[in-house]
Amino acid sequence: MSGSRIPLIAGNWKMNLDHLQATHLVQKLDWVLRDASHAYDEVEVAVFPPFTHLRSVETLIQADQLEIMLGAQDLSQHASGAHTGDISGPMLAKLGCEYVIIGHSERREQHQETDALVNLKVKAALAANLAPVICVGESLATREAGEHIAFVTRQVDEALEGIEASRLGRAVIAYEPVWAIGTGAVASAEDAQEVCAEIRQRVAHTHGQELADGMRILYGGSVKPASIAELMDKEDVDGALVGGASLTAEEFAQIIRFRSHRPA
Ligand SMILES: O=C(CO)COP(=O)(O)O
Repeated sequence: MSGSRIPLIAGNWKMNLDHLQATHLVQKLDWVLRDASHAYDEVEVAVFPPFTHLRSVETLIQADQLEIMLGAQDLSQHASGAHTGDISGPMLAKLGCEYVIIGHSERREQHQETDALVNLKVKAALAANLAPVICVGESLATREAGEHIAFVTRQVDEALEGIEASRLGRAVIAYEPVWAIGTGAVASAEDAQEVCAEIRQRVAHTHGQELADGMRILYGGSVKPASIAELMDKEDVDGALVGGASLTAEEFAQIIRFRSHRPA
């Protein structure tokens, strides 16, 4: 984490909770954070509920003036039309979403999403004024072959292909090694730093140093309260994309409050 970038702690709820549980979780998260006098301008908080809960969570955020940002877990590459079952960027923007996750490894694996599709979705997000949270990350086999840097930087290149730096000011990249997601096997802080630094260098090379210096690069994969402080100590890790641990208010709040529980 560098002083010039505001850390982002983002909770990807994946396909969990019903809409009542979702509103309850957001309320509870706000209570816990308020109790701890959390400064939202020092650490930004975002939640990514399933599509069906976005409206309920957004109403709660509006009504209670919560400083929690809202995002969706995916979007269509199209703005509208005959695409049964899909959800467009303009629909998400209208619901108050600021962010949208693109290219999560679960979508790449379970829905055969390619780098070319990820690129189209990034363009669709930007066209709808949503900040893309672009996920990249290698499999265990790729890491064991020592090819993780080449693999991840190629994913970044393809996601950002043909997009001007001036449009990417709010874009976020999340480094989520596939072998660390949902496995309990969090990457070491050194491994996370290595790849996040390489991603930043790559963005500097393709889109300029200014964009790269301001861009937030998150780590994701089995982040827990016990691992967050060490990760956040690293220069190029600007936050976390949290799955399982974002489903309980107390645990997620502890991750958000990483500054208060640094190991001695
Ligand atoms: O995929 C993730 C966030 O997008 C990480 O999930 P876990 O934190 O459950 O490993």
